[in-house]
Amino acid sequence: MHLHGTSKKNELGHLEIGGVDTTELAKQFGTPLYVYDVALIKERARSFKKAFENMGVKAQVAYASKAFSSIAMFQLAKEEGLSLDVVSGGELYTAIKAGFPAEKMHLHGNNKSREELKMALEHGVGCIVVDNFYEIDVLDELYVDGERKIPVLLRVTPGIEAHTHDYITTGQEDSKFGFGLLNGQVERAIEKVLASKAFHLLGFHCHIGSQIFETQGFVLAAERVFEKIKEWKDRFSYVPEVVNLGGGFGIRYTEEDAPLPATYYVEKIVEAVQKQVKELNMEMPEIWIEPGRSLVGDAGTTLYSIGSQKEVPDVRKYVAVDGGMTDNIRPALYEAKYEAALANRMNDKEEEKVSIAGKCCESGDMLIWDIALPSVKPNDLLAISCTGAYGYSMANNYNRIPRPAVVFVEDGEAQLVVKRESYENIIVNDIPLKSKVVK
Ligand SMILES: Cc1ncc(COP(=O)(O)O)c(C=O)c1O
Ligand SMILES: N[C@@H](CCCC[NH3+])C(=O)O
Repeated sequence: MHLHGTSKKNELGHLEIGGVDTTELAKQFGTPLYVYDVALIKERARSFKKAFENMGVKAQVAYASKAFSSIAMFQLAKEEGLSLDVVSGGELYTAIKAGFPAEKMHLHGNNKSREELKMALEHGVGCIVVDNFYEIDVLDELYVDGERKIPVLLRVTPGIEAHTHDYITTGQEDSKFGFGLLNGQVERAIEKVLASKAFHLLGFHCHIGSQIFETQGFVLAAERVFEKIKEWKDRFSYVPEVVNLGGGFGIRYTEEDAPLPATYYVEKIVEAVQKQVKELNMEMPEIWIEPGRSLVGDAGTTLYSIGSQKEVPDVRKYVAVDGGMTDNIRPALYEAKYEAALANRMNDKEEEKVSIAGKCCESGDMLIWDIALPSVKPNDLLAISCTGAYGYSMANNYNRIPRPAVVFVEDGEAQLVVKRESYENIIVNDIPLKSKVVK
């Protein structure tokens, strides 16, 4: 297993993260347990911010909180001077409760409800990333004359779809998100927004995908958007103050992944925008980005206790852990690959190939296929690395399995930031049948 951030093997042959022995964490907080390396999150956040500073460009680095949101995470994001991309009333509520400044929040979503939009306006969020015509109408209705105009970005789909290891350009913009850049929709949206007294059109947003390793997709997206900005400058006498190029920067899950440093993505994006701006003879807009995975992904490790094993002769050996698709749905959903190690026996030689199964009643509940590990025994502690993004945030209660706890570790100290769910939590919203029905 590749050791990310402060992860290392200590003198006892145990995995240590943030100066804390993971076997101690398992004893204290139980398993499964999400462990976050706070120093690594800070390092990632600072490298994105620094990259913009080095380029002398006004920017906002907005943490895409869908990757992992909790009050503690939002406090950390605030401390690091990040902005925040929230995508639902729930994320917005959590951020407000964490004391995150609303003016640094950007509300996303392809189907924001009237209530969510109202909530965002009441709190004074920094920007609403408008996704469709319906939303323009609802915001127009919600706007109260004389109040601060609603700061908006229009989300555009530039006809670029980026996938894990490659990107393809599509003539057809087949996406549920945003206004089509090439089919006249954005122009209609700009007209509507500029004609209304409700809006302050800050600029445009696009997001081309997730877990992207190349910079060409971002450059191409910037070029596509600026080709249009050139047209709009003449047609609407409008130039954007902000261009948001989204998130999607890839991380290393396994040796198959070759991520680029944050600085590299930022440089290429800024250079592409600067080139366009020069050609258009316009002022440099603020550049906003929205990294999620690349801020928290490799900072997260999940600890599991090993339980049962099953040998299928001449086929494979299944080793089951006390979690699974309930705390990490990514292997089942995307065939995502992970690395793992025995956290309590880091010095032991790899002796067998096993497959790591979850405990759900579902054959697809597998975390890792065919991984080499030392001979595995019940109660060994398995660490799966790089589970910091879209692990806890996509966790669920399938089979009524309680969600794990989350701890932050830094400088030899561990802090519980999300409690483990209890069975009581599991039934908290259940309402028993009335006695008339059950005798
Ligand atoms: C609009 C938007 N911004 C940002 C992100 C964050 O992406 P990632 O976690 O890959 O950086 C996403 C998710 O893909 C997204 O949909
Ligand atoms: N949830 C996905 C990525 C979606 C990103 C949000 N638009 C993942 O785990 O990789």
